[in-house]
Amino acid sequence: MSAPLILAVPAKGRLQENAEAFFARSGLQLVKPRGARDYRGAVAGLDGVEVAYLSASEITAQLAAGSVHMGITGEDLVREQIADADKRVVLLEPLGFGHANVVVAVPQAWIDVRTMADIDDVATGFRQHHGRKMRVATKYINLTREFFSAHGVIDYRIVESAGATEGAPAAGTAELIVDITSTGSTLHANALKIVDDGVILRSQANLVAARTADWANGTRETARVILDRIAAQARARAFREVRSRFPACDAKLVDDAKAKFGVQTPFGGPTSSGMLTLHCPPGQVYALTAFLRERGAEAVAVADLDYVFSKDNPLFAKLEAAL
Ligand SMILES: Nc1ncnc2c1ncn2[C@@H]1O[C@H](COP(=O)(O)OP(=O)(O)OP(=O)(O)O)[C@@H](O)[C@H]1O
Ligand SMILES: O=P(O)(O)OC[C@H]1O[C@H](OP(=O)(O)OP(=O)(O)O)[C@H](O)[C@@H]1O
Ligand SMILES: [Mg+2]
Repeated sequence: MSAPLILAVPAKGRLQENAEAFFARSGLQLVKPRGARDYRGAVAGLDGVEVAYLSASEITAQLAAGSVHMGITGEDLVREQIADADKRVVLLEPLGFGHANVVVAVPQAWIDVRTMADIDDVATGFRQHHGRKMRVATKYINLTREFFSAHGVIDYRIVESAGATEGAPAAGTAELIVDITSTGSTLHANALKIVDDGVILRSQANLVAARTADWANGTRETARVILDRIAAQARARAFREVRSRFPACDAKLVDDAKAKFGVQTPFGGPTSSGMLTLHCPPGQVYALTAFLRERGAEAVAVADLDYVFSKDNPLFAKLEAAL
């Protein structure tokens, strides 16, 4: 009997748009057969996949429980919500969006407080003066405990915050906070500053697989197909295709280009007539074309790549190694 592979995709919030765009770029068009408010979907042209639209934190919980096979979520949520995360899930690939840092922030008015060691001093002094513990507002309870303990800070208490955490110090419900930030504008608007060594985690959206999901009945094979497309797209995005043909193009020149520009030769070469196809990191393309022309190339064509399929499937290999 074959069971569907369940793919969890953020249905709202910061990761939603980018997640859908990411699958579309990988040639995986997500469709909602019963309309926009439907929280179950499919992938066009690919049988055996059920798309579950959930919030990022629900995706994280279901990955931990093994009730979905793969999903997109923030690393911050994985590290916060899943004890012993690496035993339960595999982070297959960072996706280059949803970048945000989990940070320790204090009021800007605390001018002498710049480091976690300073926070430790404040904590001790606070307890002596006020007869109670300094309060830290956060929803990242586990990350905060680990980080504070690693810095030897013990005189504090966590005030669990469900939202608008940055407002807690001004509201008088906590002395400092731990929260996620990307542009920093919310911290700034609330007159808070990050302490110098107070970055707990640099997070971004990841493609994550559940080690404890049921990987029998064809789901593994379906994952292989999905990951093959994602890997082909990732590889395509990392390179531009550069083509030329000129008599002076030889193996020595190709070796030089590899050393100078980090190019790859997907089809080997050059041929006996000097025909060469290179895959070049985007930032090096112009320098490479100058290099080729200096050595005799009359024309150099550069094109974007949609997919580069290769014999190996590095993402699937990573998944298999963890199952
Ligand atoms: N300011 C931000 N910039 C970039 N990514 C962010 C930002 N805030 C959150 N994220 C990422 O998106 C994830 C989900 O955050 P989002 O705000 O969408 O939902 P939430 O705050 O967890 O839940 P809710 O929708 O209930 O507020 C975060 O865990 C983090 O990985
Ligand atoms: O550094 P910035 O760019 O200012 O972003 C930081 C803010 O973004 C997130 O909140 P969000 O807007 O997602 O609202 P929420 O608190 O309801 O999740 C996060 O909780 C911060 O409050
Ligand atoms: Mg949010």
